[in-house]
Amino acid sequence: MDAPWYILLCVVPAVLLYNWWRDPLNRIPTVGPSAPLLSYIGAYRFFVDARDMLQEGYEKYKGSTFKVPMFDRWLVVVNGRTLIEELRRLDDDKVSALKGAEVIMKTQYTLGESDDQYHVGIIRETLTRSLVTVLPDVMDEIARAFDEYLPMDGDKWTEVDSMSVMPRIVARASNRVFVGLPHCRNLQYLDLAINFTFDVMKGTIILNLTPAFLRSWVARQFLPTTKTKHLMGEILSPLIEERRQLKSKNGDNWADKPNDMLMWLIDEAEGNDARVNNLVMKMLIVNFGAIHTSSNSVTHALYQLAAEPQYIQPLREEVEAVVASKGWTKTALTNMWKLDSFMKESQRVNGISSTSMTRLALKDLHLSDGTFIPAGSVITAAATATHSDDELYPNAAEFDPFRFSRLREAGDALKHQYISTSAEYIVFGHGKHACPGRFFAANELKAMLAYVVLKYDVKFKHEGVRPENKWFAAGIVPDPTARVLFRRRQT
Ligand code: HEM
Repeated sequence: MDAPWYILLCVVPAVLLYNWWRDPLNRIPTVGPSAPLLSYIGAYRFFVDARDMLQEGYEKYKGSTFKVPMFDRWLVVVNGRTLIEELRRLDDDKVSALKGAEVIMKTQYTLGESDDQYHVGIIRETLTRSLVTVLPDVMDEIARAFDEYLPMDGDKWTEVDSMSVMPRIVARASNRVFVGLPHCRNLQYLDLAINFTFDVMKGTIILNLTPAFLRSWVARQFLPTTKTKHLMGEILSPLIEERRQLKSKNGDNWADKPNDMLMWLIDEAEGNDARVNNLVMKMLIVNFGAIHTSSNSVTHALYQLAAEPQYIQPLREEVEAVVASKGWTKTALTNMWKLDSFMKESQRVNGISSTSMTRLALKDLHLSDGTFIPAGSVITAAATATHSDDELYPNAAEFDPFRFSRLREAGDALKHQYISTSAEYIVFGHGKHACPGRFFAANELKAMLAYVVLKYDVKFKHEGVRPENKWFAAGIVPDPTARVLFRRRQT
């Protein structure tokens, strides 16, 4: 071998080792190998076995900080009440939720996210404030969608592929308040809204394999999200134009003015955000945030119910009693404590992600456990491991559906609601950036589950066995191959 090759073979590892040794992240304990190149083995392990790695880190470094490798960076994981509260309290000039999503999911390309997150305020405030008025429509859509997508054959048990059906019901119910009738039943619109999440995921994988300098070009040429945006534009642009004309003719309020997300976005958007293309993108972004998060969550709960059908009766009794006195209203849903507890407990034991509160550090950070996190690092909180901790949840491994309603009856009525977040319950995140759609989601999903217990019996073919959840890196989904058996409720 020529001399330059020997030099290269010595210099490259030496530089890698020197940089690794100097990297401040090196001081944070690692789960898996941390040495240069070997960390790729750890990154592969994280992709296929995130559950064990995060659990190992949680147990070894309890109440402290550890890191796990991903293919392109380290993920710094905090755990324990004190550090999760510290992460929650960090101001937006120190850590960014938006930039965290950009780094992990390349959302600047896949979602075309702008810094103006005005839709977050609309979801948190306008949508939540409108729940009393919009929920009857959402419930009407849920009933129609169930009847349409789950046609029952007499009293026979029918196999249902919940992972395909639930997104359709959620998409219809949610879009009844996002865009209204008739679009919320338009099949092409629904397909685009549902599949957009898969487009984003495909785009994320493609862009994570693309060198940074080529990403913008690759995004324009190859990302499926570009085509979806175009097709969604063909459906929504005429509607946006029509509503704008009505608005300029009639002023800000006119009889029959739609009370939905699209109208709220049109009313609020300014400057660049008001361009039709950007409004279309915002509608896709809202659907992205809403559909699969909600449909996976309700499917988790449905699997729990089908595996343990003995819980159908107490839920039925509660739903029937409350609806008899309050009707199908928001107040009724608020009064269904057992149902609320069932959903919250299902999210605790299943969840849709094993991490939560992901942020990009914009400045160097010093945590109270002595950890130094350099600017540019991605920080997250261990969600599944926190939710599985026996010290926080006695018999944490057990699905105890009325765990939270008992706690509420014992005195803490607000703290243990499905929508309440805390350092011990981070299914919806925690703090300023906690999911703004959770008030809507909780009502919608409870209405769906209430409809199921009132109208159907459910079980699995292998009675009492809940199919194992599937993990994709940090993401958790209900088993897509499982089939729930439904039959019309036997009175
Ligand atoms: C059961 C269903 C849902 C779950 C489990 C869920 C979960 C989450 C989580 C974990 C976060 C990140 C919180 C953090 O970083 O601290 C989040 C953020 C967000 N969610 Fe949800 N979500 C759900 C439904 C919805 C719905 C229905 C909408 C829209 C109507 C929505 C819109 C958003 C938005 C816009 C954000 C970003 C908030 C921000 O950056 O300030 N989500 N959600």
